[in-house]
Amino acid sequence: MPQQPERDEAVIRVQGLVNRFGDNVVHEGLDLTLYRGEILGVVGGSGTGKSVLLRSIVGLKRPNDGTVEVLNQRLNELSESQRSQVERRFGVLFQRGALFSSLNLQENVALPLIEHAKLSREEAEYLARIKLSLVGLPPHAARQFPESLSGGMVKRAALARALALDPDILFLDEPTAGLDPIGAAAFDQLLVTLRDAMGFSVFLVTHDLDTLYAACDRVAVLSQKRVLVVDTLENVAKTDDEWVQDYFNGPRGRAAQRSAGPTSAQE
Ligand SMILES: Nc1ncnc2c1ncn2[C@@H]1O[C@H](COP(=O)(O)OP(=O)(O)OP(=O)(O)O)[C@@H](O)[C@H]1O
Repeated sequence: MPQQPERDEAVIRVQGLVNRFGDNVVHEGLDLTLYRGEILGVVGGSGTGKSVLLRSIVGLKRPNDGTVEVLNQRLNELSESQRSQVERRFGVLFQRGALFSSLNLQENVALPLIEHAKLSREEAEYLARIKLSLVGLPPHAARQFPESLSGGMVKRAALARALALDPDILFLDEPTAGLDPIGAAAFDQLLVTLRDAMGFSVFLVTHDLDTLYAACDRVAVLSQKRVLVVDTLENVAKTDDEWVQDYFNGPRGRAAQRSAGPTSAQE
């Protein structure tokens, strides 16, 4: 199981967040904090607003009300150039955030380095090869194109691209969706290893119970337009709520607890 990080410094602080699409109120006074160095899993039923929350934090959706403070700055109070300075410190891996199919892996990973860090192509591709090896891809993968790779290798390459600019905060939306259980478990392990080595913080939207057990320090449950509970997995699983009980203590939840071993919640 992952280590508990220090809880002294907030890297994201969401307060009183309101998001609406017409009459559809998705968030109404949502509060959530991500601390430096932690991996926070965000779960909830379908349509509870996990992706909208992620998009509000990274600046892709302007909230209707409330504040989003990232790395001590309120994003909606910044000028365009100040915002892009903050956004450079994010790494984002969307569920369908495919790589560019016309570029090989090293070109894909080099792209943010050329665009944002103003490196030459040669320097950027050199650093890209280092990032690709960091996520466990063999050297020859650098010149391969996404279509020739397995789903697990593509996810690793997308992670390498998200890590290209050495982000402070990594945002992941369903990173293990579509992977087989072995590939998903390897991805979870890789995430923890890289977090331990590089010290970034992770905001991770997932449905994958195994990921929660293997990688997350805390879990936030979205329900009724808010964060219903945010705590360690062990405490969240004890929450008196129908969805939480079905999810964590139903058959799939129990299987995930068993495969996580004796240090997991409920043991
Ligand atoms: N661009 C949009 N325009 C209108 N409604 C939207 C938009 N994006 C999201 N919504 C609505 O906001 C609500 C929350 O969507 P969101 O995708 O955040 O849910 P989720 O918790 O991530 O769901 P899932 O687990 O199914 O991916 C849904 O009712 C959705 O229809």
